[in-house]
Amino acid sequence: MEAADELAALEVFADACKRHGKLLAVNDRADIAYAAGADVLHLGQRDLPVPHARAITGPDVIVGRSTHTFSQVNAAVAETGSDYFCVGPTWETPTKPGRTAAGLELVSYAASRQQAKPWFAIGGIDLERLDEVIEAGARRVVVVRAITEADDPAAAAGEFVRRLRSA
Ligand SMILES: Cc1ncc(COP(=O)(O)OP(=O)(O)O)c(N)n1
Ligand SMILES: Cc1nc(C(=O)O)sc1CCOP(=O)(O)O
Repeated sequence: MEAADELAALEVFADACKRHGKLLAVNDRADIAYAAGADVLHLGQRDLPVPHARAITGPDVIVGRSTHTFSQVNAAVAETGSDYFCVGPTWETPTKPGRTAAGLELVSYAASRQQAKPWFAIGGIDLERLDEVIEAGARRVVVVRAITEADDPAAAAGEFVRRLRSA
């Protein structure tokens, strides 16, 4: 997507976030995050390095990282410029085609690090699989289809929140 199109879409999302009191997140692009006044910038392993992204966004933006291997988890835990990280895909998922599953092993590994930075399990997670992810040690998850394809997305989101909070 070209920058102008992404910024136009983000204006719509920013308005919705403001109405509902939610954070506005931008994926991959620090320049777009800055231009859109986003609250969150999410960086993949092949996006800008965190210090360069931070030089663009400034210190107040929440910066997150995707991790897919044990060594990437170690690096995300150690790096000072990021605020949270995601581990996955826990299962293969059509939302991210072609990416090999990292498995519950990576979720367990992230949990075993017992460190302070918030982290999320991602990839192929739904309400049926949630207990397995919690069992592996996750207390936060990122889901796409489990909410966007639910008959009642608000109820599905509420059920994730309820079960994660009581874990
Ligand atoms: C807030 C947020 N946004 C996006 C992702 C995942 O990003 P994506 O670019 O699809 O995956 P990577 O290429 O970064 O692995 C996320 N986890 N959180
Ligand atoms: C966007 C994304 N990133 C992943 C990663 O492993 O970094 S997995 C993923 C897709 C998550 O979608 P669903 O909940 O529909 O499986």
